[in-house]
Parts: sequence; structure tokens; C-alpha cells
Amino acid sequence: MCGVIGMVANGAVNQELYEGLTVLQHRGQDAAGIITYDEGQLNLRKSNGLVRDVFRTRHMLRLTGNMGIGHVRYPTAGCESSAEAQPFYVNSPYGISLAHNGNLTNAEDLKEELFREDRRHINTNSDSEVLLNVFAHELGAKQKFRLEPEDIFDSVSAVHKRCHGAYSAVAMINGHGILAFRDPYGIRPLCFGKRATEQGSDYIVASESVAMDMLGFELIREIAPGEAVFISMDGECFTQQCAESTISSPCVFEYVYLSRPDSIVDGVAVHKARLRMGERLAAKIRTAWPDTDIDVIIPIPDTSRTVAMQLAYELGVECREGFIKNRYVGRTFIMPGQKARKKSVRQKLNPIPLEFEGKKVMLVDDSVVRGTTSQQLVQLARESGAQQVYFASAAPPVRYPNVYGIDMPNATELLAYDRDEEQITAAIGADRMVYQDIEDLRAAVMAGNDQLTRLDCSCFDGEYITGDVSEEFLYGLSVARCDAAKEKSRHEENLETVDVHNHD
Ligand SMILES: O=P(O)(O)OC[C@H]1O[C@H](OP(=O)(O)OP(=O)(O)O)[C@H](O)[C@@H]1O
Ligand SMILES: NC(=O)CC[C@H](N)C(=O)O
Ligand SMILES: [Mg+2]
Repeated sequence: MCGVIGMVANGAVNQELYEGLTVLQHRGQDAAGIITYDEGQLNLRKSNGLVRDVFRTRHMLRLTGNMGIGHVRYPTAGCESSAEAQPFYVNSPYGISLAHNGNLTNAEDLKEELFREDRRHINTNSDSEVLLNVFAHELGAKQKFRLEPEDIFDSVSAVHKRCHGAYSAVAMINGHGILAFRDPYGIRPLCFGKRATEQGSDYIVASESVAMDMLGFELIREIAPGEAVFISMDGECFTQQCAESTISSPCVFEYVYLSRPDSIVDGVAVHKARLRMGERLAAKIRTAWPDTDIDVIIPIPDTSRTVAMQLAYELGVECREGFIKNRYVGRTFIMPGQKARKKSVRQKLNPIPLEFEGKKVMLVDDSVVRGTTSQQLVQLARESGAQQVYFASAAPPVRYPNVYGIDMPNATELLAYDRDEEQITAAIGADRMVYQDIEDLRAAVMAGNDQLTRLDCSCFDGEYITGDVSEEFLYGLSVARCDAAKEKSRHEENLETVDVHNHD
């Protein structure tokens, strides 16, 4: 779940792309990049780090031009090196750059096919470089000097046929404009918006609508699954459904954790979906545990706050901030490596013992994935004097790997793997545990948009909509991307690798 952004404007885009990326930072903390186009010249800056650290004034001054795209990365394929930071660039045809959110499920086969049949060399292990090259090949096959929007849309259709998995992408075609497209299942979010200026319309595409709010754009709508939007350099906007058939299946985890609460994702206000998760969880607690004796509900900041507030309201119990979050530590779940994640939980959250002493507390989190957070915080609650520690999760147990852009590649690293609820409760050291039911989670999200008929819940139910996720594929993924493998490659790889076009 990276963050992508693109803009075609009547003035310089560098500052606004930067600001847009800062509000998409929660989608990826590992690397950031911006590429702009200025009268035939491309300017790229990308590197490992947070947006505020990657772009210094000297970079910003060189990112000139009225059209550009940007990316914040949370790696789910390849490695963590800056060589795999995005946007990626390929010079033929036209000069195309691309930023991708999601994960391809047939990247290995495509890489081979690109080399053997399309004579294209892929220089990294990133699936996003594969996606870019498939698109570039299809566009090149048009053999045109000047592209029409239909040529571009045809190439997206060809991408749909070849690329499987999740992709919400934004691409910039030199001298032409910006293209945004979504896979036929619409697994990862992508929306577009417009702003009127005296010189004409400015357009934006972004992973989440919060970028539009922040930059003064009006959200036009979500890009539909399978649809592509092309904004030409002279500010004309074209849209086209490019897939033969679509089954809208947005990822439910966007609503649980990934997206910001102030975003609208596929027509659903994330904040409201989380409030409904709290309501549903309260209803479950009322029936499953009628004689509940909770004294206080304590959210685990940040994401669970909304759920916890509503849960407490519905149960008529006080909600208190018992853990204080260090605002300078980022999201721990999307940090690379279990060692860093473990250490950061304690650095990030500190208890106020007054809120725990002698009380029966219910800690609330949006989800329990590896159990890194819950295990430490239950213990902290006890050390802070809690008499009983109950734990509620707004999402069901995470039992299956995610292959669509969330870095949960190995089932055995998941707390709920091979454990029933009793064993999970024991593993986190709680006195009682309540999980949201999958049907309630679905209903909490779908209530926000009656057009939604399906959600990707694969990490909860093991059903992979793209139909190509075999046991063999999952095994390969778990070996290649398990924590131990990533730790090893982290030591081996040169994180300072710099791309040829990268401004240092
Ligand atoms: O079971 P785990 O593997 O620990 O993963 C789940 C936890 O990670 C996330 O928090 P994170 O710190 O990433 O972000 P937040 O501040 O937005 O809650 C999520 O909100 C849970 O708290
Ligand atoms: N989380 C994502 O969307 C990751 C995009 C891409 N698969 C990468 O690893 O860079
Ligand atoms: Mg959290």
C-alpha cells in the first residue's frame, strides 16, 4: 500500500506534489520520489526515507515543470534499496515514468516474458518496473509518433490482459500527459480531482482523497476498477473503461487500517466505516458477553481511536487515552523488519498508569496482525496496574498472507496462524479477547456505498479474487519475503544504490 500522486497544472507542480506526498506518508515510509516534466526534460529525485528527508531545497528547485508524478513506498516486492524507490522511468517509447500501488501476482513470469519476447531488460526485482515495461511495450507497439487517448487506453487494456494482481498506477508520458489506471478488481484505491484556475483547469490523481482536500482540489470521483483516466498536457481529461469485465473488490484493510480516516475510499468515508466497526463490535460484546465488567476502554493509538470511541459510546463505558503516542515515530506495522517493529512499539507508546491502576481495562486495536503491538501493550497495561486486561480487535483474525500490496507474505508470521481464539488470547497475555466477525466488518464498510457488492478480504478468509494465487505461489512468496530472508538481504544489499537519472 504505497501512495501515488500525479498532477497536470497551469503552474509549477513540485511544491504541491511534495505536500500531497506528505499527506499520503502513512501509506509508505520507506522511500519517496517525484519526477517532473519540463519542456522535454525530466527531473527526478527519489531516495529512501520520509518525504521531509528525501527532498531538500536543492532538489525542489530542480523539480521544475507543470506536470509530474510522485510516490511514497512501502515495499511488498523486491528489496528496500533506493534503486527500487519510485517513480520508475523507461526511455522508450516517448519516455515514460510510473508510480505503482499494489502488487503483481505474475511478476516473475512477466519478467521472463518481457526479456524473451519483448526484448526488455528489467534491472530490479520490483514488480512495478515490470508493470511499467509491459505498459511501455504495449504503447510502443502502436508505432505512433503522436499518441491519441485511444492508443493509450488500448495499451491499458493490453496491460489488463498481461498483468495480474493489484495495481493502481499513475504514469507520465513525456510530451503527452498523465495516465492513471486501476486493475479490473480495483483492489487498491485511486481517485481524481479538478481545480479551476484563471488559466484553466488543474487536474490531480491520488491514492486517497485527502490529498485533494489538502491541495484545494475537488474530488471528481474514484477511478473505477479497470478504468483509465488520461489528462493531456493541455489540460483535457479523458476517461475510458479498459477492462473486458470487472469485479469491484476494494481491499477491506484500507478501511481497517491503511487509509486515513479523513479520506473517502471507493465512495465510503473511512471515518464512518470505522465508527460502524465500533458499533458492530459493541453489538457482539453485548450478546457474547452480557455481564461485561469493563471499567474503561483504552484505544491503541493511532488508528483504533475512531473504533474505540464508538465502541465505548455504544457500551456506555468511558473511553480514555491511556497510551500516549510519540508523534515523531511513524507507523510500526509498515516498518521493514520485525526487530524494528518490536522496538518501535515501545518507543512509540507510553502508558499513563493512572488510567490503568486497579481497573478492568479493554484495549482496542483496529487489527492484530503479527501481534507485535498487542503483546507488548497488554503487558504494559498490567505493569501499569490494570486488574484485568481485555482486548478487542475491530478486524477478524488475520490468518492468510496478503498478495495485493500489504507486506504480510508469510502466514506463519501471523499471530493467528494455527491458533484458535483461546490460544491467541493466551499468546497476547490477555484475560479475554473479542474479534470482530468477518460479516460485521464487511457490513460496516459496505453500508457506506450500496454499489459495493464485494470486498477483498483475503487476509481474513484466504479467498484471492484474481484466481491465480496457488499454494505454490504462496510458498514461494513466504520463502522469498519472510522476515529472515529480508533481514539477510538487508545486510547484503547496498542501500545507497543510485539510479542513473537520480539527482543526488
Ligand atoms: O499486530 P501487529 O503486527 O502489531 O499489527 C497491528 C498494529 O499495527 C498497526 O499500528 P501502526 O503502529 O502501524 O499504526 P497506527 O499508529 O496508525 O495505529 C495497527 O494499527 C495495529 O496497531
Ligand atoms: N505497497 C505497495 O503498493 C508496493 C508497490 C510495489 N509492489 C513495491 O514493492 O514497490
Ligand atoms: Mg496501530
